[in-house]
Amino acid sequence: MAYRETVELEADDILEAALTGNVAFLVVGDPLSATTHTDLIVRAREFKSKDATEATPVPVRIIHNASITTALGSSGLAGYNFGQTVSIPFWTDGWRPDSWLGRIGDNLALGLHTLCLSDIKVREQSAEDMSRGILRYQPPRYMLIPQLISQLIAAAKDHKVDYLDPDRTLAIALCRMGAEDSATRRGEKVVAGTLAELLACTTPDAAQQAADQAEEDKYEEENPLASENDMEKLREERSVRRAIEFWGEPLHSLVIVGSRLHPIEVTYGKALALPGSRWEEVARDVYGCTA
Ligand SMILES: C[S@@+](CC[C@H](N)C(=O)[O-])C[C@H]1O[C@@H](n2cnc3c(N)ncnc32)[C@H](O)[C@@H]1O
Repeated sequence: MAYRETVELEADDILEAALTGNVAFLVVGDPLSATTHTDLIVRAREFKSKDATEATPVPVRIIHNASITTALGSSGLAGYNFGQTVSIPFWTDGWRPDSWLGRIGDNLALGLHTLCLSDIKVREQSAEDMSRGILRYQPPRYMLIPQLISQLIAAAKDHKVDYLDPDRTLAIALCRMGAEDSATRRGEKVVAGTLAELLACTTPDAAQQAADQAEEDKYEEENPLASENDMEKLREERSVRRAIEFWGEPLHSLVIVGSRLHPIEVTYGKALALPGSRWEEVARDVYGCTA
């Protein structure tokens, strides 16, 4: 398995091996879509072997693959009408990057849809471990639909922008695209609705909130030394569990619908919409498009 460090720090070893044999660099999706690996290709072209005095370019063949950037067609929205893609990074207590918000605004101003990709954290170290020089990796984390939507809404509120109103913005969740149902894992799931409706799919109701509180009380009773960090971890594990129950395992993406909507797209989206969704009403009243 080539981890990010392998590609970033040990690319020369990959290229050295490719000088004398066939080396395949396998990626998720398409090698040149969303995460582009052009850097490796440039290095291959300019490669100078350890003992060589001159560059000995390594030939590269690119084999394109299905990608989230084409699977988004399952939303029913025309690929022509998408603007800039954005990646939504995990926020922490002290770091809430949101430069993507302006790019969503630019797309919406032109009536264009936005593909929002979600953050993936694999083999990440905690700041604490790094400062102590301990090489230990955190468990992998994948941003799921509820957190992605919550961050969109929070950033829009922080910056007081006039777009991404949860009740007036249509969106389509694209989860596990291309995956088939199996005995242990749900296959792809495509769901349309307003941001508020999609978020509500995993928001606990009053009975669930009471059960959550009871679970926390019991945990504290059984673990009297539990810190606020432990409680946060418990809550996060629970929301991840809930998100996976509804949306399925990662990977998840979200499309924010722009105003360049065609009546056929509204009809297509209606078939993907949650039961009782205001999809058609919002398409008509806010987006000005009737099926
Ligand atoms: C950094 S991008 C890499 C994209 C990849 N090169 C491709 O062409 O699909 C990774 C993000 O793409 C999205 N993604 C990739 N595959 C997906 C899938 N099968 N279903 C839903 N989203 C997917 C997720 O948002 C994921 O976090």
